[in-house]
Order: sequence, then structure tokens, then C-alpha cells
Amino acid sequence: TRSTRPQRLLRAVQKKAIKGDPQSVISTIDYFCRHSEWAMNVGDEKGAILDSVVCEVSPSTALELGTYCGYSTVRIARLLPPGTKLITLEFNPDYAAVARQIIEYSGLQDKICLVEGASGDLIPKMQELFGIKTFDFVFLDHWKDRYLPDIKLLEECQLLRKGSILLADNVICPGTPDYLEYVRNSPRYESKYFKSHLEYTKVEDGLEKSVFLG
Ligand SMILES: Cc1cc(-c2n[nH]c(CCNC(=O)c3cc(-c4ccc(F)cc4)cc(O)c3O)n2)ccn1
Ligand SMILES: [Mg+2]
Repeated sequence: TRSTRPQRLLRAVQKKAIKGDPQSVISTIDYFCRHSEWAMNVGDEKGAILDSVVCEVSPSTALELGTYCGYSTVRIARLLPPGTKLITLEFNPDYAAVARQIIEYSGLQDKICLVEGASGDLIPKMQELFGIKTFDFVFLDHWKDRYLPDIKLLEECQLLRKGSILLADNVICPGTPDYLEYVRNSPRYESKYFKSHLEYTKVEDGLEKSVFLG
């Protein structure tokens, strides 16, 4: 049967990128998605904003919701200080299988723990599975209708601490209106919008950065 888009993206990485070089994996994916086939990676423009927030936070514990092919996973992990772990959750086993291979190709597998399952089921298990007390940084890039329930779950499970940073992709396109309304109006968050574009297009999109105030 015909290959899937993630499989074609993986093939491009295996063909064009330098093994063990995260930047070449990132550049290969961006080139493929701009010139061959669009895919829902955070992309180079929003990726640069993601990089600057990760560098600013320099997290000891980080969580990514929505791995997809592992593009943002590699972007984040390449900037993490030694000894820190990025936990990334992926629901779709086919996406997860491709992401594991892209992460391995980049050479960053020791900094990354990819867990398959739904965010709503896995978040309450973070303490028991990983001994995580709180997350310094959370990147939300999964189902857009799960952003709000999942940060409420993070709050309930006491996985956020005063100063935890949440960065959410796609708050304009596809859009997460209920999440935006919540973080922009809740006294427990200080929020800021970074205007950008939907990956590889001219369509408006952006990232919302929210600090949990405790
Ligand atoms: C643990 C867990 C994980 C998941 C999960 N894992 N992987 C995903 C993918 C989610 N991402 C998107 O749907 C998405 C869509 C667009 C888009 C599409 C089509 C358009 F026309 C315009 C924009 C753009 C993006 O940047 C996106 O990120 N969900 C789900 C549940 N639980
Ligand atoms: Mg996204």
C-alpha cells in the first residue's frame, strides 16, 4: 500500500540528513515540508520562537504533548542541558514509530522519553512513571480540544509550580479558543502571544506563552 506522509518524511531524513546531527535533521524536514509535502511540524518560523523560550527557561524537566514525527522533540532536546529529560506523549502509534526513528537518527534518544498513549490517561501517571514532581516547561502541540482539559489536569495533579512555562502551538490555526480564553483571563496565569504563521505557509498562527503563577 502507499506510504504515509510521516514515512515519506522519515525517508527524506534517512536519505538527506547527517546521522547524529540534529540541526541537519531539522533543516531536512523543513526543506521537505516546504518543497515536497506540507506536514504539521511546528516549522522553522515558530520553531525559532520555541528555541528562544526553551533557551530562556533552560528546563530541568520538560513535557511535550503531541510528538507527531519528532521535529519539535528534536528542536527542544538539542537545547536541553545535559542530564535533563524531555518526556513526549504521542497518541498515534504510526506517528510514534516514525518519531522514534527520527529521534534516533538525530542522536538525541538519551535525552528523550517517548510514551505512547492519550495525554488524559498519561498525565496523572507522570509521578509514578518518571518520578517527576513538577514540569518547568510544557509544549502543547496535540489535539487542539485537549489543550484546556490537559492544563487543568496538570494543575490538579500538581505538576505545575510557580513559574512553570506553558508554550502552546496553533492557538490561531487550527485554533484553541477555549484554552486562550482561559489562560488570558485566569488570575493563575500571565500570558503573552507570539504572532507568527502556520508552518510553511502565509496563514496567521502563533504561540501563546503562559507562566503559571501558583
Ligand atoms: C498524547 C496525545 C497526543 C495527541 C497528538 N499527537 N499528535 C497530534 C497532532 C496534533 N497536531 C495537529 O493536529 C496540528 C494540525 C495542524 C493543521 C492541520 C491542518 C490544517 F489545515 C492546518 C493546521 C497544524 C499543527 O501545527 C498541528 O499541531 N496529536 C493527541 C492526543 N493525545
Ligand atoms: Mg502544531
